[in-house]
Amino acid sequence: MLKGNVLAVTSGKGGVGKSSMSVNLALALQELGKSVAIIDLDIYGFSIPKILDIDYKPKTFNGKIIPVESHGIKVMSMGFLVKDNEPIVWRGPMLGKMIQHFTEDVLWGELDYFILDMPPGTGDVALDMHLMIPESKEIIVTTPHKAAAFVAERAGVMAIKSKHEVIGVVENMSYFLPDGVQKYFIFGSGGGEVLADQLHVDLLAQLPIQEPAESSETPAIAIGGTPLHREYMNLAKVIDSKF
Ligand SMILES: Nc1ncnc2c1ncn2[C@@H]1O[C@H](COP(=O)(O)OP(=O)(O)OP(=O)(O)O)[C@@H](O)[C@H]1O
Repeated sequence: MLKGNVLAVTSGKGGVGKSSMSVNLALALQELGKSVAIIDLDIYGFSIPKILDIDYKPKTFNGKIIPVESHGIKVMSMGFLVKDNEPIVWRGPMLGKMIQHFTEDVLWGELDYFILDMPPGTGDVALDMHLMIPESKEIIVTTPHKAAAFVAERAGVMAIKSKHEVIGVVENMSYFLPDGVQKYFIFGSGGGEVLADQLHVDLLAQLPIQEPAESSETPAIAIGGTPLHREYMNLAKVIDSKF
């Protein structure tokens, strides 16, 4: 269905940075010369259009959707289909149809990477994605607190049970690095390592906390030259080597 490598950014836990990671990873892969799309499968809680500051809708051609392009990344999101910020009030079967719509009715073309920004948890979308996109590989995102890893693990177990390869764990918001030297582990430590051990995969990266660049239209995007940007570039190289 999708012509390219598919990487799902998942977690059993919400708010750990899946959407920010999907965008920053897409940009980092692009910096490596790869062509990349993001499919925002967080149907109820879409945030990719906001992170990329996209405020226009996709056009159509012969009944198919032309993906929106921002920062050189092709994007499809539920956010393009709703009016203003209206909530999505749907039951499970509708969610599966939307995954099908986003994968089959969009003119993606052939790309190096499709990044799937998954909703938190192991609900309908995760279940449908595993059934409909069997070729997808996954990274599991957690924060450093061990309690977060405990919740995040469920997404990893779901992936393994449905025979999807878990490439590894990424620990986000691992430390604060105000002067570029001294690390402050303000959200605890060890969660990523514990989770990687439990899933028998590698801990691929530990990403620092970055203060949002409030002056920017896209404050969640890592600025070039910062420790967060460097970590994303390393992560992109590691992920690229796993496909
Ligand atoms: N490394 C980081 N440093 C600082 N803030 C971060 C970092 N990563 C993510 N955030 C912030 O944390 C918040 C949650 O991030 P994000 O929306 O990406 O998480 P999510 O896992 O996709 O959430 P949800 O489960 O609701 O889909 C956002 O405000 C984001 O800007």
